Amino acid sequence: MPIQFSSCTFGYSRGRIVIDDFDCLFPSGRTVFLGPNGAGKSTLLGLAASALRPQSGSVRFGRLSPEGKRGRRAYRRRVAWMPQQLTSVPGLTARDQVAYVGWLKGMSRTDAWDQALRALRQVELGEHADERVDRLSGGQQRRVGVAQSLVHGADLLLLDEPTAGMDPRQRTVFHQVLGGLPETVHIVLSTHDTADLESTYDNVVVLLDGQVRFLGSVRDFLRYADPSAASGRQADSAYHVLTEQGVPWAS
Ligand SMILES: Nc1ncnc2c1ncn2[C@@H]1O[C@H](COP(=O)(O)OP(=O)(O)OP(=O)(O)O)[C@@H](O)[C@H]1O
Repeated sequence: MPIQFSSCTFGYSRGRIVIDDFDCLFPSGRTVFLGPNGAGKSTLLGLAASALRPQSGSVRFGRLSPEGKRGRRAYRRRVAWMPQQLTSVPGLTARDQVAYVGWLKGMSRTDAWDQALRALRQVELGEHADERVDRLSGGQQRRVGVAQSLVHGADLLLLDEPTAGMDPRQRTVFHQVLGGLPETVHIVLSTHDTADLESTYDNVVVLLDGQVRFLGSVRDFLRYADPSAASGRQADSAYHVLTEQGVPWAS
């Protein structure tokens, strides 16, 4: 069930196009989405989530298209999106907020309430379930965001820098949560953190100036690393070679 962008064009304001005639088939499985600040990763994730609408072209997830009211509702039930900027509803507890997202995604109130606690426990926030989100730390709020994307059993998780601000233990927990999801759940996760690439992801997409600079398996990505790169630094090195040295990508 890959994501397909077809001739997508998008700009936040008239006259300034960020994504121009973009064609790309994001692979199935677990994909890490890399690229420098401003490359367009959040914009593409927002388009894939149907939170943004292309000015022309289309986005599909498998057979699903977010066109029309019914199409969008069905699409959003299958697709979870964790944006970079999380908004919390003032006064809501973590459990209220996660359950609310579940309900918006079509779950019954009871299901949403039960599954909210399960999702919060997955990210080790069970003990904070009844605390107000706006009183949690920044890293804990990111984990509430992760719980929101896990609550309704989506087939596709679009996660925009989910580990930003998490402490090392919580990053490990987060990777374990991803690792524990069924293989039928597809993930596209944008990050600037290239640690754990091999153990966590199947594929890498590198974006540069709104264009795909690399798309392929983690193993093929690591082939771009400088042979002299220290062990554990290969992913950093491959990223550097692809984004800064202009080495051509043989797709
Ligand atoms: N809400 C917005 N209004 C206007 N321009 C925006 C908005 N959001 C992003 N942009 C512009 O769109 C371009 C792509 O930004 P985007 O956030 O998609 O990049 P990114 O790759 O996710 O960057 P980062 O790694 O910093 O999160 C940038 O030039 C940015 O200034």
